[in-house]
Amino acid sequence: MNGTSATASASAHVNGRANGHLNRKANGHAHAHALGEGEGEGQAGAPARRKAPPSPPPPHVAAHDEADEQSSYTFEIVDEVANFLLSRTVVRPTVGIICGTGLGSLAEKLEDKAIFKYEDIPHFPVSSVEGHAGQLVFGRLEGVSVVCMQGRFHYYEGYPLWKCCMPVRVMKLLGVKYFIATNAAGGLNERYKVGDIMILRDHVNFMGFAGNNPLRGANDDRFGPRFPPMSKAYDPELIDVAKSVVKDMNIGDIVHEGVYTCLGGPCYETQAELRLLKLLGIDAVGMSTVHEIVTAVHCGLRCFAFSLISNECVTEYNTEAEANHEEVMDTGKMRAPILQALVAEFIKRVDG
Ligand SMILES: O=P(O)(O)O[C@@H]1C[C@H](O)[C@@H](CO)O1
Ligand SMILES: Nc1nc2[nH]cnc2c(=O)[nH]1
Repeated sequence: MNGTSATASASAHVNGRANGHLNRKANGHAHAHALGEGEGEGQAGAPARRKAPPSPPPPHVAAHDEADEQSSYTFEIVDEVANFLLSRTVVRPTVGIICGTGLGSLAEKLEDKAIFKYEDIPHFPVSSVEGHAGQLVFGRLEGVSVVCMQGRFHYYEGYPLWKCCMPVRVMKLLGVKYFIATNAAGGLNERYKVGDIMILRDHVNFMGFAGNNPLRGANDDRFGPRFPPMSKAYDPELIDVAKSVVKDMNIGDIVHEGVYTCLGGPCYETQAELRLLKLLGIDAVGMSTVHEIVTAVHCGLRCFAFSLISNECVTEYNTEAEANHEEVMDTGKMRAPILQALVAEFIKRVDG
């Protein structure tokens, strides 16, 4: 399963699909989105209605969900970000990791670290959530070159999904082959206990059901195809590697394989919502990962993900238990040593 070593130029890492015609802004191709209210010509000679320009969004928040705006993260911009990073570190990562809430300490284990605060990276969004340090850490883990996001971007922070996922494309252009997403999630499956680990076998893309997908908007074939399959989103071979590590670590009693879903957040779920999710076969619910995996699969990365079950999803009304972010972070800290060992050994077996 060895990956190939990275090369120095970001654009050398693309899928190799012949293209060059997809910079919509540059070549004047029509955008495929519908006109918004008040745009374009009015009916039957009536003057076009124009809306007053919206007030500017807060600095880190883009105007929402506009497929058109997605083109502000063109291939060239993502390439620029990757080259910015590659020119400032000698590490050529083959594994990219997103650390979930409370799981950022994994990055502290890296050797020969090069750390970039998100605010210092051109075009990068910034993290606003407690438990997400907001920096990109390059280094070596078990001799494997790795890049870790200590802090991810969530939809509930105000970012559209394509913006949340832009760092995944940066990883691709950095030369990453294997993508690992980790998250904290509420456990729906009754067999799961707080502190357990769920290897993602699959996901349900609820936000995608409604068309909210990071790939919405103009497709650039240099990243991946217009209609990517998702039937093997979680690489079966990588799942097997993880299971062999779990066996050798003798932690099979706390590790499960299951189905994750992402809801928009930031509120946790009502009991009725949780009962519905359970009925649909969801084992764990969170607020991330699904769109990152969609983006990673689209650009040809081999994906693996796990959830740390940070809280129990209580579906009864007569209970004092309520989900809260402190518990989520505390569970992460409590499980940090096992998770670090699991990831380190997994990486070694995948790309060591
Ligand atoms: O970033 P992840 O998905 O690990 O974080 C989860 C979802 C929310 O950000 C937070 C809620 O406590 O934990
Ligand atoms: N949606 C959701 N996200 C979480 N992240 C950590 N716990 C939870 C939870 O119970 N629900």
